[in-house]
Order: sequence, then structure tokens, then C-alpha cells
Amino acid sequence: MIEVQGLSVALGGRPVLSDVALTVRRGEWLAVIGPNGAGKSTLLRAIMGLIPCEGSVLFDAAPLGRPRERARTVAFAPQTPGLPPDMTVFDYALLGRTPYIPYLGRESRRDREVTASVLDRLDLTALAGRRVENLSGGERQRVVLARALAQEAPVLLLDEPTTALDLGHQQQVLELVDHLRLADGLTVVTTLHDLSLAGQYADRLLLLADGRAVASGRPSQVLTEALVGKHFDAHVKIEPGPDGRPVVHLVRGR
Ligand SMILES: Nc1ncnc2c1ncn2[C@@H]1O[C@H](COP(=O)(O)OP(=O)(O)OP(=O)(O)O)[C@@H](O)[C@H]1O
Repeated sequence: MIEVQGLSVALGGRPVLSDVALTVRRGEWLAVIGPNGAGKSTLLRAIMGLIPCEGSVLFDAAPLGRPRERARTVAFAPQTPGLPPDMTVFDYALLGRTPYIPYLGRESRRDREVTASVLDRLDLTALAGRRVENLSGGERQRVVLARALAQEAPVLLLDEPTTALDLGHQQQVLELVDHLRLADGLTVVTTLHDLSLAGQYADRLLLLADGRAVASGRPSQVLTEALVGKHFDAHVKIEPGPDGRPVVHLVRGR
């Protein structure tokens, strides 16, 4: 469970997040949505303890510990991480196992098995021996996700996990995350630009605008034409999809 209270962040002398609160229970999926620059990535980085912030961030009622312990609690897939050159896809994903490998020790057979299994589930087995710098944008994105999933942490923070992915791989990644949180009780927080995908997969949405939480609740409570129109400055039509969850359509000719 993640509990965030009174979270405020200033970057470059400017407030970027102001007094944000959220709670995500075990096995729950929260999608953070909002226009460009709203503070979505900053929120994930602050929850991860990667930037200084005011307020309280607790995981199962305790603050995050030192980096090694933190990596066993929460896995983070950033939006545009720098990938080390001269590293294969397999070795990069294996980095997710670092918190389980003893200092000055080597990875175990299980570490390699977990890594191979995650690569398989993300359709990356054929690329395992390729160098990460030669991958396409969508392949890189899946490799970054593979590293985070190989960590087997109970909390997963994903920053825009599907932006570079084709339709089939978007579905594959989101279905895999959904399966993991239902089967293993993973707690999931993702930022997502695609509002329909956010509404389809997440239990709850948090709408950020100008660094403030302006709405939160079930997809049907947050994805309304009034809220989306106002905060994204967009003209949209929102209708229930086949499963009753809201689907957001852009309307031409504003
Ligand atoms: N290091 C920094 N110094 C100053 N301002 C920053 C810094 N990093 C981010 N910002 C600003 O903070 C605001 C929030 O950025 P953030 O990346 O969290 O937004 P976002 O909601 O994830 O946007 P996007 O949808 O475009 O990815 C932006 O206005 C950004 O320019």
C-alpha cells in the first residue's frame, strides 16, 4: 500500500507539485493523468525518493529504506532512461535482479530464470543477445519494463509505459501488468497519456493539473467531458465502451 500526503516539490525554484495526496491499496492500479507539464513524472520520481520533496510517502506504513532495500520494495520504469551502451538486452534486464545478488557475488540460476521468463512474456527472447543501443524505440521501452518486472518488487511505478509501443504491444504490456497485480497483488501506479487506456485498465484515476490533484476516483468519475475539456483544453466526446468503461474520442472542428 502506498500512502502519500501533503507532497510538494519545487524544481528550479518553481513549485511543480503542491500538496498532492493519494492512497493506492495492495493489488490496486492507479493511473495518473494530466496535460503536458502537469507534474506526472515528477510525482512518480518524488514517490521513488529520487528528488527532494515535502510531505510524507509511506509504503506499508514505512518510508523507503536505502537503495538496495528500496529496490526490493518498488520498481520504477522511467519514461526515457539512458541505456548503457555495450550491454545486451539480457544483461540489461538482469540488472533488475541486482538487489538480490550478494555484494561481490554473481547472479543465481533463479535470477537468470526470472529474467528469461520476463523477457519471454514481453516478446523479447529473440532480442536477448542484441545490444540495447541498437533497439527501436518500442523495443527499448519493453526492455526497460523487463528490467523493472525482473525486480519482482511488490510496487510497480511505470512512467508512460506504452507511448512508443504499437497497438499489440500496448495491449500485451498492460495485460501483463494487470495479470501481475491480480495474480501477485502488485500495487501499480502508472502515468498514461492515452485516457481511454487509463480508463480501461486502472481502478482509479488521479487527474493532475498545474501540479495539483484536481480530480480522483473511478474512471467514469474522472473521465468526464467537462473535466477533460477543461484541463486538457480539448473538445472530446466520452462514451461507455464495450465493458462500460469510458472511451474518449477527440471531436474535430473546434
Ligand atoms: N529539473 C527541473 N527544473 C525545473 N523545472 C522542471 C525540472 N524538471 C521538470 N520541470 C518542470 O516541472 C513541470 C512538470 O514536469 P513533469 O515532467 O513532471 O510533467 P509531466 O506531467 O510528466 O509532463 P509530460 O506529460 O509532458 O510528460 C514542467 O513544467 C517541467 O518543465
